[in-house]
Amino acid sequence: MAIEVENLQKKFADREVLKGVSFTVRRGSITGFIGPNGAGKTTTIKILSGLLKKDKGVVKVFGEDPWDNPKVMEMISVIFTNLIHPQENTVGEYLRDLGNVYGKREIVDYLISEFKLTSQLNKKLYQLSSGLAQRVQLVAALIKEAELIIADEPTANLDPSFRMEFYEIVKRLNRKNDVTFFISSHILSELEKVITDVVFINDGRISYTGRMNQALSGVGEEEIYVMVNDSERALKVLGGILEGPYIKVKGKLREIVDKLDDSGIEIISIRRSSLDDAFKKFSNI
Ligand SMILES: Nc1ncnc2c1ncn2[C@@H]1O[C@H](COP(=O)(O)OP(=O)(O)OP(=O)(O)O)[C@@H](O)[C@H]1O
Repeated sequence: MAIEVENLQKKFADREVLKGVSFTVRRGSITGFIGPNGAGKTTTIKILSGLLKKDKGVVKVFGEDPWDNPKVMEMISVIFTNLIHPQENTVGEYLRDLGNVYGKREIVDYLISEFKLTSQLNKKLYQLSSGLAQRVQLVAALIKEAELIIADEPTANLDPSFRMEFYEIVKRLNRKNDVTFFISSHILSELEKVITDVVFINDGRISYTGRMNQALSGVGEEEIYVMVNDSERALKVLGGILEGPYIKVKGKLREIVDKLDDSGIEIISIRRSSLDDAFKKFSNI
């Protein structure tokens, strides 16, 4: 396992924020960490990153507690929404220094151009907009070639094209280099395209943990989104409502496909209930 957490507890003053959190993250997985605002995601991630001390419980990252064994952090990169320590270094100095430390100079130049940072190299880190700072952190994490990347809302400040780029890189690193990811994000529509596993946290407790498919199949009567060659007729056959190019309808996938087939309506694309529905279920919304 890349991460093992057992009965993790944390209080701030008298406020219990983590109330006995238990979950694991498989090596080689891309695990989404999902929950409403204030559920305890950032607190958990800070403890996993050795930045915050737990009160009680067991926390293991590659078998070691990151608070007691900071050396384990050499195998890990952590990405937060904002740079934690604004620095006087320029973007170029910072990234090239990292490249030298990790012996990865070629990758540095490739990533700088991939993330379109070439024109930003002379800016100081503290001068960066939050979107740019996030891109620099991503590149820094990728230079380190960590075995595990823990990311707290890594795409929150990125525009859609860089968000897509980020998730493409996540998929590539996961498949080719076997990098494990533990990613919290509120942009579920993007997360659901890449994650293999999911951990839902709600009010300091884990409400679901398991494979992505199982999380989606447990949402009760499914919401199906179907795009067809004749929406008007399909609406008459299926009921449901039009949402953009899709018809959204509740029911069983097999029955919906059969009904459309019987009426000679061609299916262009069909998808099942999204992570949003699972989020609502596991957050008691
Ligand atoms: N240093 C702190 N001192 C006191 N309370 C804190 C501290 N850090 C976090 N909290 C509280 O702990 C709770 C959990 O916060 P946390 O940031 O872990 O949630 P989150 O799930 O990451 O939320 P979000 O999705 O909004 O980022 C919140 O109510 C927050 O106000």
